[in-house]
Amino acid sequence: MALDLLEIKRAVQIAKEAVEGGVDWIEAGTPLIKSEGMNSVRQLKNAFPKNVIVADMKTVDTGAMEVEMAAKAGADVVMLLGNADDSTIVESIRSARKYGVKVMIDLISVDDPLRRSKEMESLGVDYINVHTGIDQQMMGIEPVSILQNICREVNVPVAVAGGLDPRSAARAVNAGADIVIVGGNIIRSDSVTESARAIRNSVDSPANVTESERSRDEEIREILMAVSTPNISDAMHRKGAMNRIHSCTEGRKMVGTAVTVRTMEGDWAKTVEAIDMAESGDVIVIYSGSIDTACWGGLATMSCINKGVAGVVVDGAVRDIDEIKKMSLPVFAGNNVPNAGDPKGFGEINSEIICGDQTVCPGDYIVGDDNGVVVVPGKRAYEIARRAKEVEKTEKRLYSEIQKGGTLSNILELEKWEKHR
Ligand SMILES: O=C(CO)[C@H](O)[C@H](O)COP(=O)(O)O
Repeated sequence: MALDLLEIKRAVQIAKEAVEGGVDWIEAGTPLIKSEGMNSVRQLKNAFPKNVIVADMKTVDTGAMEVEMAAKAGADVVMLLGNADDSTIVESIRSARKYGVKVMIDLISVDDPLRRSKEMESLGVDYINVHTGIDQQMMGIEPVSILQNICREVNVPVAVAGGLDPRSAARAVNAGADIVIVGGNIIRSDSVTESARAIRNSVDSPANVTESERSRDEEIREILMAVSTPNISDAMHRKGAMNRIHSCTEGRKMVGTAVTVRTMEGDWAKTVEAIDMAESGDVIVIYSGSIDTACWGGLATMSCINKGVAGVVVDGAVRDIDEIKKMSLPVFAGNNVPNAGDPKGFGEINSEIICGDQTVCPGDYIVGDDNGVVVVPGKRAYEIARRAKEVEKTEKRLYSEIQKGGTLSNILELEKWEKHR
């Protein structure tokens, strides 16, 4: 298990819970080492003298010195980057032999992982780690697909890391992995022990794990449905939230791809025509130009339900809110009023619009809940969904730590990390 955290106290606690769930190797992740130094490795070894401690140094130069530091702090395995020069790898191995530790090579961002694995084996490394980094995972890159060839071609034990969950961990073992390294799916879980156990079971009995095929769009929708709009906004560096738009149908979650409408004050023709252009799973996003005259109401809402539309967002006003609340469609708007305009026919459907001060293009993912509405650009939807999931996991873990009696600032050692102290 990889402890990619900033605080050593939390790392030790999480490691304890994970060991209970069956984890046997404990990795001081690079963020932990950067935040707490070699002391993090020392404290992990003190707390877990019987477990193998991996120091994920991600070394690219001065290998002998970094191996020595990690070894003297109590590491059993020291991780170097495969992109390091051969001279660094060779010196690191010499140092590792001197101090009685093993060297693992991380293939993250290596151009030709198979060729480099063979080179590493011939230089004498102890382990190879087929790894896709956390940022790469968010772009849809995963480690298991290249694993099988490497396991077939080299004789040193092969580890695998990169966003593994119980399913992909089982796939990795079936592909020949000897060591499975898991970070986020254990350490950010609200139940670390159970998550560790689920991984342990998959690793021990990979044949029992079933797979289901999903399209990228299905995967994006599933993740966006599971996370909150604040999670998504955090994942977008606090961007994406619509201003002034609120839920008119409290408790209803909405995820879908945008069909955009721009209309004019007092005109509801294009808003209603868009329903016929929309497909199942779309969200109709409307800029209406007025918060005093409704361009949307109960009849349009019912029509949407018949078409399988996922929801409606109106930068403007809606009416018939009492009827709308009785139906199942999530509706978000800036205002509720009794009066509507007429179907005049101005405006356009499926052009780029501004809604709630956010640019919305047809096909962007629109997510709404009781916090409001966020726009997720279509081209970055998978990455943002994955990052939002990571935000959600971190928050879940923090909720469980606060529940046990902590406070947010002492758990995160907030003062230490303030930008302007
Ligand atoms: O080395 C790392 C990041 O560079 C991580 O420790 C490794 O990727 C495992 O964590 P996760 O399962 O969250 O990907």
